[in-house]
Amino acid sequence: MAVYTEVPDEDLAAFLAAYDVGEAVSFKGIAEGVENSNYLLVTTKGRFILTLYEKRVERDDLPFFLGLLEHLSARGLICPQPVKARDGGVLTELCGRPAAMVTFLDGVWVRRPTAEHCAELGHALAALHEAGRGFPLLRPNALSVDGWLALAATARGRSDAVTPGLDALIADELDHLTPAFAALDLPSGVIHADLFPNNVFFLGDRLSGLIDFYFACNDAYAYDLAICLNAWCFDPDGVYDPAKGAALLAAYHAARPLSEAEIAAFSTLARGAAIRFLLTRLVDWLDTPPGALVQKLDPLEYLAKLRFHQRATGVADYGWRPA
Ligand SMILES: Nc1ncnc2c1ncn2[C@@H]1O[C@H](COP(=O)(O)OP(=O)(O)O)[C@@H](O)[C@H]1O
Ligand SMILES: N[C@@H](CCOP(=O)(O)O)C(=O)O
Repeated sequence: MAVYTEVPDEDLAAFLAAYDVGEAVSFKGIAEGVENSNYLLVTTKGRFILTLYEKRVERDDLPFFLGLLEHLSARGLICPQPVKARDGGVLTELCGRPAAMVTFLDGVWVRRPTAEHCAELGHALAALHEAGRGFPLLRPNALSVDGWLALAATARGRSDAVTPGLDALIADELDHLTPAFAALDLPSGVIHADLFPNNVFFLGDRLSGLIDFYFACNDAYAYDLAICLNAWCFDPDGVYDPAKGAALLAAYHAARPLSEAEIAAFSTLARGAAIRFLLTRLVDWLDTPPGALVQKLDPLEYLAKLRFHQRATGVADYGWRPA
């Protein structure tokens, strides 16, 4: 459960007084997510998500995240919208943390995505990339190569306790990826950068909305697609499912055609996407205190994905042949 900061009743009342959202009817911590403290707030006027920003979210990045939600909503993407306080602001402070309220989206996330869900995702990801065009703020990806190197330094000397040889494997992979990523010159813009199944809502079989834009940044569009492939197209036992991968890639390509350079770089991007989540999970695994009220995610899931991509030679290995 990710509720790092408890909100006392009197703080909630003072917070709500600044908004025109009615009286609180219920207020409950949400037992999902790992990054921030999230509460479901039901008022006499509607349902909202109240988020207190914690560990990896920098206060200075919040105008990017919240402004992006407004930009995307205005262009027809279904995502939460920041709720304005009476003074017009969307960002405030609560219990010593930066905090904001966004609209509640209906839908549920799918625990076992099928190829059809992956196709829906491919369309939605391309739509997100198109809708992000023209967003005036910039946020470089803090979890690209320099961020990976910093995380690896934090874990160095400790990761072999998770599995023998992990320290050396990470060092070798970063030696490979650092020049490979520096050489990339791919179409870029606003990416979500964490579009895992828990951040994509469905109503029935239809995708109904996207949430959790708190890793969004400017980076290569195809890198975002590689993050999705890692998160959606491996079975729970860690085996890659080419039908899901092909459905995702084909649906994305139909909506935003991938260039030859993006296709050629795909396995490199997928390796980068794998080491990124391997490293954040590894550092969380090593540094989360015992008893913390948060579910620790398995770094070794991403080690297996990385090994799969290290063997790939082209998109055909992902089950897809562009027409
Ligand atoms: N706008 C929203 N509408 C409905 N539910 C939401 C919304 N935002 C978050 N949630 C719920 O809160 C959970 C955690 O949110 P998330 O943004 O993924 O947290 P974190 O960034 O801490 O990982 C989601 O899985 C979902 O159940
Ligand atoms: N998707 C990341 C963890 C971040 O989780 P979220 O709840 O913010 O989506 C991972 O799986 O490592």
